[in-house]
Amino acid sequence: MDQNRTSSRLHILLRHLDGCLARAIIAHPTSRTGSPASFQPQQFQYTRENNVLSLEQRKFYEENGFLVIKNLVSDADIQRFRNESERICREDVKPFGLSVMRDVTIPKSEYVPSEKVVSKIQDFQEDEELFRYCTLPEIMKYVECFTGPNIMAMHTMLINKPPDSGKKTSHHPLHQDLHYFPFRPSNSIVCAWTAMEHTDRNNGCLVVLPGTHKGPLKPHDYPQWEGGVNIMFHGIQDYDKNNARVHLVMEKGDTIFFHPLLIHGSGRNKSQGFRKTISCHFADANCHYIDLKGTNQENVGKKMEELFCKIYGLKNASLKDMWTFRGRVVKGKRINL
Ligand SMILES: CCCCCCCCCC(=O)SCCNC(=O)CCNC(=O)[C@H](O)C(C)(C)COP(=O)(O)OP(=O)(O)OC[C@H]1O[C@@H](n2cnc3c(N)ncnc32)[C@H](O)[C@@H]1OP(=O)(O)O
Ligand SMILES: Nc1ncnc2c1ncn2[C@@H]1O[C@H](COP(=O)(O)OP(=O)(O)OP(=O)(O)O)[C@@H](O)[C@H]1O
Ligand SMILES: O=C(O)CCC(=O)C(=O)O
Ligand SMILES: [Fe+2]
Ligand SMILES: [Mg+2]
Repeated sequence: MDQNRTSSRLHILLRHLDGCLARAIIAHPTSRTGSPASFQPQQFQYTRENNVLSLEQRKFYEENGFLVIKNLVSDADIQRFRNESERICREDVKPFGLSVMRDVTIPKSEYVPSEKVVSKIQDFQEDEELFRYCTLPEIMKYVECFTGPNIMAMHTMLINKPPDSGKKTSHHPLHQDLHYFPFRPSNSIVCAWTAMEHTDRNNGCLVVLPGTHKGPLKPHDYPQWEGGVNIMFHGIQDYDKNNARVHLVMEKGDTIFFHPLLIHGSGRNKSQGFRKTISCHFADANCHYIDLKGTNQENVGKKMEELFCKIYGLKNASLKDMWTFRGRVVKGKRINL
């Protein structure tokens, strides 16, 4: 790992936590790039003009809130992510800031570092090998259609969805990722999620409710599941049961880009393998932090703040500190986030 960068990021974190840094962030309205409205008669609000998406692809995302690009990431790159994730699971390396989650059904007493007990690697922004994913030109090219040219990688995850133990805890309840994010506007945020192997209903593929990105951020809470629920796996209680549920069958390297309001989740992993996915949430660096007080995100914000303080042994870190620490610029310049 780059020692200079790590120490300078630690410095940034400490500066923030010290309260020395000015906390006022001015909310800039998102600037739309591209050609004048007369050139593009269609009204697009979820995508930007940059000659990457075809008209058909743009219309699809506007209408559905997601877009799948087949075979976008190479086998060679995926192999590298796989190798590095195995090193992390074995604790051969412990990248700064990274956390590892085990499934709620695995007691701590049975925890021995291995790929078999890790359900998720989170916040790999300081692991140069995994973070390469967020800087791949083929990923960034598409991301820019949603964020514009100043791009921040805000949240990174490598999901290692374990075979279900029989308690159904491998379900990921239906949710909107925006629930976890204290920044806006939502249309300037996008998730890239790449299948690291074939995924279908048998190993718990991604499930989406098309078009739900047009609705509001719904209240989330822990689902009432008998077998237990993983920490922070909040779900939406009152989604429209009539909304089509689409199971996305994907091959290794296929990548979905989706809107943070799109309702999605994943089913049980009924296979014997660990279903692997690498993902990142990107945002326009012009996005601004919002105050969660009085919103339906107030509780989750507090919980995340507490978790962050616990993990780093801090007393007064704010949610903004946490996201400032996580975020890393991948293109253009760092602005508000
Ligand atoms: C966050 C932004 C997300 C935005 C995008 C959408 C995300 C979608 C939903 C998510 O995945 S949210 C992210 C979930 N990740 C986290 O919340 C933070 C990363 N996780 C961690 O850092 C660790 O897994 C954690 C701090 C939760 C526990 O690590 P430890 O090494 O401290 O585990 P340990 O075995 O010592 O257990 C400490 C406590 O955590 C509990 N625990 C551990 N793993 C758990 C689990 N999987 N589910 C529920 N509880 C769990 C464990 O039972 C125990 O409870 P008690 O303190 O009451 O004894
Ligand atoms: N009855 C339900 N109530 C709420 N959410 C559900 C329900 N059934 C499934 N889901 C959610 O829908 C998504 C996809 O699950 P789905 O049931 O379609 O997958 P599955 O592969 O059929 O799994 P299983 O066979 O375990 O039901 C997940 O996010 C899951 O949590
Ligand atoms: O890959 C999955 O199972 C979905 C994970 C997900 O939606 C999330 O972590 O936010
Ligand atoms: Fe999600
Ligand atoms: Mg089902």
